Amino acid sequence: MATPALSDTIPPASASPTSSCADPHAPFEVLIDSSPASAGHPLKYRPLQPELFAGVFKDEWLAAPFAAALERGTEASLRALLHEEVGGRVYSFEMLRPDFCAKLIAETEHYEASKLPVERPNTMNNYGVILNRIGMKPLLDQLQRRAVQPLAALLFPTEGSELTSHHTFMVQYKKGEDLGLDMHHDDSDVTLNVCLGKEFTGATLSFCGGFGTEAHRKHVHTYTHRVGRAVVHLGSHRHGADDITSGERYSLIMWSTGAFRLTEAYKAVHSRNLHGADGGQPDPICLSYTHDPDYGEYLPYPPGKAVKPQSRELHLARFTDEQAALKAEDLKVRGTADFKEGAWRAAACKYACGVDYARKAGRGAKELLVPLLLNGAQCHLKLGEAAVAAKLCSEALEREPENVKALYRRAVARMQTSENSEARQDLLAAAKLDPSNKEVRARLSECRAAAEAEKIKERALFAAMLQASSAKGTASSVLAVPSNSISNGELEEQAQAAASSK
Ligand SMILES: O=C(O)CCC(=O)C(=O)O
Ligand SMILES: [Fe+2]
Repeated sequence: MATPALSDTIPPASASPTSSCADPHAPFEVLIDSSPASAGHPLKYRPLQPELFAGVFKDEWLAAPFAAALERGTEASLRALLHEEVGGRVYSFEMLRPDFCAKLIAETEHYEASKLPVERPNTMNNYGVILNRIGMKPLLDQLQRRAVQPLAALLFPTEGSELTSHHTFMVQYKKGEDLGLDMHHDDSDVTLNVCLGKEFTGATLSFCGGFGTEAHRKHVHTYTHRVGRAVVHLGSHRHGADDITSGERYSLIMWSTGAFRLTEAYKAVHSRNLHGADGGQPDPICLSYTHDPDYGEYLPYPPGKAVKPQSRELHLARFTDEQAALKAEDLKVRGTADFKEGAWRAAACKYACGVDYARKAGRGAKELLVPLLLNGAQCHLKLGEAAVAAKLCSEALEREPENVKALYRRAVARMQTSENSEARQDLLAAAKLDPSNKEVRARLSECRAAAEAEKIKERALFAAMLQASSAKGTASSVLAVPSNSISNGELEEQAQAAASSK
């Protein structure tokens, strides 16, 4: 079969050389499609390599066998170059010459150095640049038309027969910057990913299942990037960039879209929230902290990441009360296994997820809710997060005001934040409910000792304040304030004010 006819509907370039009809000796500049970065004002960029902006993708930039196969234009010649990474779904082949890869990297580095506005590829990348926006769209249109379209039509006839546009960008990973990219699927029908360099270790690309399929969180393959080599896959195929361990990796990514987007098949899958809707046991590598509402049920969230409450709600709504009760029970067991291994963060996440399910289950998981809250509190105490621990205990106490464990743990949390009088109240209440509880009694003496130490500190501060004030002759006015009406903080402030006004 000959390679299919190419679409003519690729939109025209958004950036164009400004020198084409002007002074031939003027420096070559391209207009940057800079919206919204420059509020619609056109910006000019003086490229390092003008040939990358002339809208002609030269054959000499392609790996020779690939250029020859495109020239022949037969299915057999293209297929002969492809390596099937995942049967019928992910393919790789030698695509670009390494010197051209280096050219592309050098141009984007030059662009970054120009200090013109840089638009990052998507919400998940903090580095890299959208190549379409810096004047390379004409070149990339040609690359799509000449190289990507024939492959897409051959490999993915349903999704890739008629590509009409693309979002093309460079991604960049390095220690101290983005290390990798969380599991996701692309906003594309067909994705091309070519490794450009430089030298690196790690930074593999892991593939799981297709979005909307039962197996979307089952690992199928981990691909190792090589400079000049491309990998092609459906945008809906879940994948993620594994962390780089040394060096720097750059890849050119082209997200192609086209007629498939308008089909009912596309809309049926992509209009629904299907993240995490697989029912089975996911492979940890396939979990996404950005997208999966049940991530915390399996792994601890990376620092600063958390589930969006709305997507968690949608996720919980999928379960009947009976199913939710079973989930709560299972998470309690798994959280306890983590706890026993000292994995406090993982355990805290599991207990918190268990609380969600127990709430959803209502009466069916009534006896689980308070233990889950208190186990979570214990994890946060271990993590030194006393305020969170106290909040969880308070929630437990709303349900069971006479729960000795809840009073005790809240007291421990409050002592950690120096709220000794509140802690004492909790401990006294606990001691009244369980007079023989040794832990409660021990903490009560600790609490008393802490209160005593506070008093001593308070007296010392007050004495210092008196000394400072009498030196200034204002002792009488300060003395008029009864000491028991001043909090420790206020005393400290007054002492400092008196000392600094010396
Ligand atoms: O870094 C890679 O190889 C993959 C990047 C990717 O999947 C993306 O940008 O959508
Ligand atoms: Fe991707």
